[in-house]
Amino acid sequence: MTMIELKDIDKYYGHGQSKVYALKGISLSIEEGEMVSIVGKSGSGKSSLLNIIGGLDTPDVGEYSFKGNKINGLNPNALAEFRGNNIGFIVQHFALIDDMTVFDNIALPLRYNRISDRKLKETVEYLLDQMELSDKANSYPSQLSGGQCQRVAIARGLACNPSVLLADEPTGSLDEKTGLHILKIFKELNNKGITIIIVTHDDSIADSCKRVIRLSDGMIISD
Ligand SMILES: Nc1ncnc2c1ncn2[C@@H]1O[C@H](COP(=O)(O)OP(=O)(O)OP(=O)(O)O)[C@@H](O)[C@H]1O
Repeated sequence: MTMIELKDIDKYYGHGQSKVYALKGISLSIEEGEMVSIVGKSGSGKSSLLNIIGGLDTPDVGEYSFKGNKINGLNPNALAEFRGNNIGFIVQHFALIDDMTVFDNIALPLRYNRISDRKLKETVEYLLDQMELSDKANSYPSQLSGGQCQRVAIARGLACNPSVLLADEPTGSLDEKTGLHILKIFKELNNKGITIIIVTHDDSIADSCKRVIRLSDGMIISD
């Protein structure tokens, strides 16, 4: 089933003489269960593309459909609902909240959804176990290694049971060995059926994705 379909997407910043195209004429479709990497030089449009797919930003031109439903044109509330129901984000440098415990960082998206305390505890404990972090539940991010922080960020991205996981440079701040461990986690999640899209500079990540989309100057140069 086609999950993500982009047709002739443009995204630009500024107006008139200072208009900068981040994306130009992007068309692509991603099927349910794919693991895809997006690569390209700095400034080629990778984050802009990921933000549109995740509903954090909207295209200026073109159409975006998710599982056959049109996403461009949704109002901010509907867009937030789309994200909450479908998308898990793992952003650069983890973006954990320093004065919250590991447990509370992972629970954050669940608290927004106002689920019961019992279900919340059950879900967070399951994710802690899955990411081998059960003994760190009450630790703070400053007490963890980079790889552990990234596993907390992945657990938080998975908290609302998304069908798509979007990761922006997930191994960018990790050493090689830790990066490979994170890659292994992504592969396992993908084997369980989650669609994964990873923006990366890391060749070992790109090489292990069946599909690599390469951007240059806001355009797809190979797919
Ligand atoms: N908020 C913004 N305002 C103005 N220009 C922007 C903005 N965000 C991105 N751009 C421009 O759009 C282009 C694409 O940026 P984008 O962040 O998508 O690239 P990227 O491939 O993710 O880069 P990097 O690898 O450095 O993160 C760049 O020329 C950038 O300067």
